[in-house]
Amino acid sequence: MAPRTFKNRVRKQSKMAESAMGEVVNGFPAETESGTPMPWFGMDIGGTLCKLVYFEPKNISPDELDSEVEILKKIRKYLIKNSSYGKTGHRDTHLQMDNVPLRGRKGTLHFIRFPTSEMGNFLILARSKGIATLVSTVCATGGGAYKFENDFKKEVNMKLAKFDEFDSLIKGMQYVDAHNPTECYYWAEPTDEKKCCKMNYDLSNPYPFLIVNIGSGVSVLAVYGPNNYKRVSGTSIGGGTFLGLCCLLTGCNSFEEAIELAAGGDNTHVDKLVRDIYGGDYQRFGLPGDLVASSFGQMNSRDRRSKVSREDLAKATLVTITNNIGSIARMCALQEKIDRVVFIGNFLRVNPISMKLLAYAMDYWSNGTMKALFLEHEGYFGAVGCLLQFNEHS
Ligand SMILES: Nc1ncnc2c1ncn2[C@@H]1O[C@H](COP(=O)(O)OP(=O)(O)OP(=O)(O)O)[C@@H](O)[C@H]1O
Ligand SMILES: CC(C)(CO)[C@@H](O)C(=O)NCCC(=O)O
Repeated sequence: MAPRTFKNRVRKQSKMAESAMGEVVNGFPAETESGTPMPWFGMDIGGTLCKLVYFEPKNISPDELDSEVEILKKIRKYLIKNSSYGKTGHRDTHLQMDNVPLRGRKGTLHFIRFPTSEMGNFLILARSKGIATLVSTVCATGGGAYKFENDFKKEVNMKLAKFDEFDSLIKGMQYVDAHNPTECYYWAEPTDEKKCCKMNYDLSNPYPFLIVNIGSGVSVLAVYGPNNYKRVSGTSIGGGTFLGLCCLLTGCNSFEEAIELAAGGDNTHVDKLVRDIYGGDYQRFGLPGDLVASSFGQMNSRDRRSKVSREDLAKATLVTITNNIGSIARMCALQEKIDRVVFIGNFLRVNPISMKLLAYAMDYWSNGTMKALFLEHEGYFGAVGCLLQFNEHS
């Protein structure tokens, strides 16, 4: 007989919980070889941010409550009661999705993020909550699912069920869009500050479309059907580049600060425009005078450098990175003969400047033939998608 240790008791409880509730009835995934599954978590561990999606089942019956492992109960309470965790963990309460179905249950999806650089502290916190005693498995995607696999095993006795980041991204997008009628939108009149507004877009018949995922780096995927896509391109000049350069140039210390600075700046003090070169438009090739001809092109002048503000530098950095991504997106869309481009990734978080720029650039340079689309849960699709795939994997 197994010794009566705490670990064995928890194991036994979780076994009892499973057999009492049954896989089909409650939708908990089957127990894996490694022990208890952490049933409702999906984690996307990226180069900058770790995204954690938690599904809270509705109407937990008294029997289920009784048989739920004490530690899981505590974790659930901790996550739901708080909207910030330590100094750097945040729950995006405005993105919460209520009454959505998952594996035969209805419940609430919660969206949590923290910097990947805090992974060590996250593991210490998870350990302090008793996770290591569960011998559990969690669904994970993103590069960190590979990079941190051994740390999860060593620090919290947790096995990672790994899923590909782009499979997860696409599955997550399809699921979230299907369950949130206002998920997809575009920017109408993106250059007119007064008239500009978000408009709902029906993405129920999406194929083919292009995904431009702007994370630390940028990946471009062409999606032809629910299980048919390819990664057509990518660039290392992405969200990480914006934040890195902005910190270097302005001394700012966070993404939020960088965006706030950019919102108060003027990139034309930093960039060289077509009119700085031509004195007006370059009519023959349709280049308007206010188009950026050379990003940061004024900064070779000592005099100009002495006059620019941190805000101007932040704005110029944002515009440079965004326009470059827009240009790559347009070329990919042209090459793949696709006219709808969905921009996602946390670079677009609290960042209407970039969204409007992308909306305008896609429309202008394609003569109105291409459309830039955006999704409310911009950075969370990988985490949702890997949570959805758990059954298939186990
Ligand atoms: N609070 C934040 N802290 C840091 N970066 C943020 C924050 N909010 C938005 N960002 C932006 O989002 C980017 C990261 O986006 P995202 O989480 O989609 O990518 P990732 O998964 O970390 O990267 P990759 O997919 O390349 O591994 C950052 O580079 C930054 O530009
Ligand atoms: C490495 C990944 C896929 C990690 O998500 C992403 O950061 C990326 O697509 N970077 C750009 C790599 C490239 O130059 O294609």
